[in-house]
Amino acid sequence: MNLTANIAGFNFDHILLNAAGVVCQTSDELDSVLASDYTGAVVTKSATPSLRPGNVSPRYHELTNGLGTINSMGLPNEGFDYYMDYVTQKQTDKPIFFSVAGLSKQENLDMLHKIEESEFNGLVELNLSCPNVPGKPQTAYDSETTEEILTEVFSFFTKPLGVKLPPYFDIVHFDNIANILNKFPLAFVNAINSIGNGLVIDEETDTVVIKPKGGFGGVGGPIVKATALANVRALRQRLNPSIKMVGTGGVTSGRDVYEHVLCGADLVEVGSQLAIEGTSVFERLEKELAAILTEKGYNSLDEVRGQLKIIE
Ligand SMILES: O=C1NC(=O)NC(C(=O)O)N1
Repeated sequence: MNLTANIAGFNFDHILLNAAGVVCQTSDELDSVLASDYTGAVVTKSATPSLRPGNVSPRYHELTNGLGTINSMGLPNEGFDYYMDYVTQKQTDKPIFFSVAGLSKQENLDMLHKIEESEFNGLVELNLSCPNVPGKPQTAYDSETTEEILTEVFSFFTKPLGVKLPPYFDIVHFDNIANILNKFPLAFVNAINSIGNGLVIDEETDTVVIKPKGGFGGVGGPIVKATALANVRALRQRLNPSIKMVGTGGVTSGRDVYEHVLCGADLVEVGSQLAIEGTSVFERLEKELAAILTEKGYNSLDEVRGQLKIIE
């Protein structure tokens, strides 16, 4: 059975990997994702130029009803050089995604110049969608800024690069962002990041469950699946076929993976469920996915990808 994918000439023997931010801040965590027999790659925690402690705690919470998570981590990471060392020294035959999230256009350009001039030979994920840095917007909600950044990036950057997008909720917004992204030789687009600035209340104490930003944080998990699938589907329908799709959001079962592929995903990332279940989640998800393909008489994900049916 063919459960593989290809982006920018990189072969992925499995389509599952972590979502940036989950089990990927330290080299041990990154190693644990790579070590799984059921991951095709790993993505680093989004790097900022310098080490960052992130927001005050409590900053992460799993909803007691199992419907998802809320976080306001605030881009805690070991700093750009730590991840540059990891990705350039790591011996692995699995592709590595190097995620970067500068707090300004210049920070992003500086990090990307360093990657361009480095020995790194993986893929880069430019995170334009972190909702949790107080005072900072989710960049990809600003069309002009997004186009400006990508224009400057592609004036010098030649390695495979994709963008991590926030969820959009309006058909015209899907049209707008796709029109912008289609102007650039992107290797992939990753949809979605968490749904920004949700609010979860503790029913015992009538208090928010996370401290930063008065309790506002990015929402993930099952509760965001419908939005995640819509964004993967809408972008797949609009983006040039040369731009591959990474589907993220709401994956807790093989069926969820299957639905992301139906909507057009080439790779599928696991965030909240990986945080909750640990790296054994990848084996469970791939086996559940394989069982669905067998049940439906498919032998390859190529027969499924993008084949979502509509009601005529
Ligand atoms: O892009 C991000 N998305 C999130 O949901 N959280 C993290 C963070 O806060 O670091 N970053």
